[in-house]
Amino acid sequence: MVASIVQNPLKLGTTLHLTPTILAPISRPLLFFSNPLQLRAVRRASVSMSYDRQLAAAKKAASLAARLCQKVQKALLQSDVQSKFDRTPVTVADYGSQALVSFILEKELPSMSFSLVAEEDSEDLRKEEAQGTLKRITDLVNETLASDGMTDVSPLSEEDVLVAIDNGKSEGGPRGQHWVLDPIDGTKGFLRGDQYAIALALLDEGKVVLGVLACPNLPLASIASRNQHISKDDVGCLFYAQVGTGTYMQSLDGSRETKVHVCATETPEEASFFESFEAEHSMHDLSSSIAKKLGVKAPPVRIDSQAKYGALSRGDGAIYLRFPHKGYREKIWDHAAGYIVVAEAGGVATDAAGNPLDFSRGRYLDLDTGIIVANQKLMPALLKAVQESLKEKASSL
Ligand SMILES: Nc1ncnc2c1ncn2[C@@H]1O[C@H](COP(=O)(O)O)[C@@H](O)[C@H]1OP(=O)(O)O
Ligand SMILES: [Mg+2]
Ligand SMILES: [Mg+2]
Ligand SMILES: [Mg+2]
Repeated sequence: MVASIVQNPLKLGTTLHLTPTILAPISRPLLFFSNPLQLRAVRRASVSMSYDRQLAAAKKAASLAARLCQKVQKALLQSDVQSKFDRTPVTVADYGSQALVSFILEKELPSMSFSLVAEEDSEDLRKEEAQGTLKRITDLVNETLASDGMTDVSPLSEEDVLVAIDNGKSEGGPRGQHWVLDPIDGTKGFLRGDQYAIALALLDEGKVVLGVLACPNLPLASIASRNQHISKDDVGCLFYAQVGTGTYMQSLDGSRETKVHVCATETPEEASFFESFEAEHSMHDLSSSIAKKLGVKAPPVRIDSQAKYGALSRGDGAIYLRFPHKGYREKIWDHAAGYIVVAEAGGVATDAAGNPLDFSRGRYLDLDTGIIVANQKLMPALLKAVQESLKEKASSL
C-alpha cells in the first residue's frame, strides 16, 4: 500500500493576506583597526553571522511567488503548460514565480551584489509564438505585486520580466553570495493539483546559509496521520532556516510561527520514509529494499517536491530516500533550501556514500548515487542498509 497526500487546490480557494515584512538591519560592531585587512575580515565575519535582512526578503519573495502559483493552479489551463527541450513541463507559474522572486530580492536588497542561480531562462519566451504566454506571465507578476500593495513600483514591462527571469543565469560557485531558486519545485505535482514548493536559498562562500520553502498545498498539521479532515484554512506552510538559528514554520498568511524539529526516533522499525511521487525521479524498488532491511513497517509516503524536506523537518516522517535513475544529474536548486531546513531542524542530509552535499560546485550537485536524509541517530543504520541494497542491486544487473 502506498500513501500519498493529495490536496486538490482547485477545490480549496485559499486567499492569502500578507502583512508587509519589516526588514531588520544588520548590526555592525563599532571597532577600530589600524590594519585595513583586519578590519575587512572582521566586517566580513560580522556580516556573515546574520542574514536577517536576506531572510526577510526571501520570505517575502517566496510568499508572493506562492500567491502567484496558487492563482495559476486554481485556474489551470492547458495553454499554460509548455514543454522544455528536456521534455519536462514548465508553466506560466514557473516563469512568473522566477521573475517575481528575482525582482523582489533585487528591490529589497539594493546594497547587495545580486547573483541568482535559478532553473528557468527566457529563451523559449522570446520566440514569436510565445508572445501571448509572455503577456500572461507579465500580467500575473504585476497583479501579484499590486495585490501586496506594492504601490512604490511601476508595473513591469514584458522586457523587465524577461530580464528578471534571466538574472537566474549565474553559475554559483565557491566564492561570494548567490541566491539559489527553484521557482516551482515539483512541476508535475503542481499540474496534478498535488504538492509543490517554491524553494529559495542563499549560498555564502559555497555554503547554504539560509533557506525558505513555501509549500502552498502542505497541511499545517502533520501528514503522518493521513486520514484526518483538513480545512482549506489549514493548508499552506512556509518553512525557513538561517544557519545556526534553527528551523521555523509558519502559515503562508504569516501567522502561527513555530520552531520545528526532526523526528527523534532511534528505532528504524518506528520510522516512516518519504520518497518521490514519480517513480521516474527516484527508484522505488531500491528504497523498498532499504526500508525492508531497516525493518521499517510503515508504507512509503510519496509526495512531490521539497515539501518532503519541510515535512521531515517537523517530524512527519523520519527518513527521505532519493535515488534518481542512472545518468540524472541533481541541480543545486532542487536541494539547497530543503537541505538547510532539515539541517537546522536537527537532521542530516548526505549522498548515498555518506558524504556531505557540496553546493559550491556550480549549478549541479555532483554526488554519489543518491540523497538520504534522517536524524543523526538513524544515520549509521540507514547508511549500512543503503550500501547493502546498492551492492545487491549492482550484482543482480
Ligand atoms: N528524471 C528525473 N529524475 C529525478 N528528478 C527529476 C527528473 N526530472 C525532473 N526532476 C526534478 O525532480 C524534482 C521533483 O522531485 P520529486 O520527485 O521529489 O518531486 C523536481 O526538481 C524536478 O524538477 P522540477 O523542478 O522541474 O519539477
Ligand atoms: Mg522543471
Ligand atoms: Mg525542482
Ligand atoms: Mg522547477
